[in-house]
Amino acid sequence: MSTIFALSSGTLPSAIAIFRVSGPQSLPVLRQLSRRKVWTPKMMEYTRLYDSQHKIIDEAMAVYFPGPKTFTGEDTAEFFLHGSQAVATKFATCLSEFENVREARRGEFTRRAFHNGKMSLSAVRGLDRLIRSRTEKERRAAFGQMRGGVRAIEIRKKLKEILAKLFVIIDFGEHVELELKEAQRDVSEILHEIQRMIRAWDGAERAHRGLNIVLYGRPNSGKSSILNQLAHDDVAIVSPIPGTTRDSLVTEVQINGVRCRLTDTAGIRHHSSDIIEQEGIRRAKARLEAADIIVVVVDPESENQDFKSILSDVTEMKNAESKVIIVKNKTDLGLPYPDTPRGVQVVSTFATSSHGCDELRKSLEDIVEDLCPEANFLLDAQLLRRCSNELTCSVLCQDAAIMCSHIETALDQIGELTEGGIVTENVLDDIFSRFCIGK
Ligand SMILES: Nc1nc2c(ncn2[C@@H]2O[C@H](COP(=O)(O)OP(=O)(O)OP(=O)(O)O)[C@@H](O)[C@H]2O)c(=O)[nH]1
Repeated sequence: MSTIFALSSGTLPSAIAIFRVSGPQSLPVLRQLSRRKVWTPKMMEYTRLYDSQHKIIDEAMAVYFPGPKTFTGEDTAEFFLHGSQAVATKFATCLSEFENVREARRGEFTRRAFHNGKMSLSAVRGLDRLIRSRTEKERRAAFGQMRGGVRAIEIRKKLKEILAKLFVIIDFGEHVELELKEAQRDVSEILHEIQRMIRAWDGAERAHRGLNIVLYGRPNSGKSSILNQLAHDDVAIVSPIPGTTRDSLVTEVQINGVRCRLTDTAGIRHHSSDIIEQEGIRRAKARLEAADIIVVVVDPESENQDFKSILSDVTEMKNAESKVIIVKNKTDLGLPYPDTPRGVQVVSTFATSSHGCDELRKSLEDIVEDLCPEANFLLDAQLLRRCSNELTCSVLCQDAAIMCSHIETALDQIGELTEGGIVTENVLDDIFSRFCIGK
């Protein structure tokens, strides 16, 4: 097994450059470079580092961690050098000169941790997420995923207990019907938890990709003014000339720690003869398909008929899970609005003065929370869905033996979540290639 090394800290120059070395050569490398025989495990110590010509490379701090209680499970050494490009290049060259020591590939440290049973696949995926997290929500979701593996182990244990009880019922059951009901109740509890986890996973996926919020409405209703209020910036041009926004304009805001792409679309007129305007309208409609939240802006000057056809665009184009809010803008004019449909959330604003915009922001926060709920435990929804189907079948069936067989299949799925199951090298390549070098 070769020993690997990498610069594990960020871009240079920086205050400190951290090199991580993992593998059987870690201690010999540390001894040779420092010209020191004795290294107390886990003790960070000051040392000079020398190249093979006995010339000094740098003054540094270094530490040795003996395996298997390390991140990779192998002997590991870490070097904290001055963070200049020249120092890092020289040090990397010196490390490469050792026999059986080479530069690590992307994610290779984590890959070794996985192969040495230090991390479950779910934890690896969580770590991948954590490294790439940009918002608070993404960071928390990543930890949820790392913890998810642990929760799966607990669920597995519970299911095994139920299975054991069922075997007893099959062999020695006296009040079979009653005992079966009890087992079904226990399975239902687990099933509910799994279904909550599936929703949480879907939400975390949404949070990870970011949400699309689309402002939609007739020209001059105040879409650009509302976008500017939500973005706290003059992103879009606001003017009294209808049709000012001719193409979709996207800006990014964070709502509840979720990155949201806020899109201002061209004002919708259903009888436009202007080719550019028609194209703008076509693009605006297309935006509805990918929207997670659609904010329909209506003002008192909107005709009832126009408003109805805007709402029917939304119903026709939106996907089943997207949410809709109607914003009655220009409340300052004190004029009546077209009728709004029942059951849809309505917020009133006076967008040129920011009046009502806090309320709109609060409504958006609630929707974002609903679409991306906070989750303590996250696990891959695909396997959870299969597991949930099996458990649903087991709850519905009246025969203890058939119930057992569904629970056993569910246990297999949970096993894949906890132990990684049959994971091909291709799958691993795909996961670890997303990691940075040095992780
Ligand atoms: N009185 C009043 N005027 C508003 C309000 N919101 C926006 N306006 C004005 O309405 C006009 C149109 O506003 P925009 O925000 O450009 O409207 P839009 O829907 O983006 O317009 P298009 O680009 O044509 O689609 C501008 O003159 C704004 O100053 C409001 O709440 N009250």
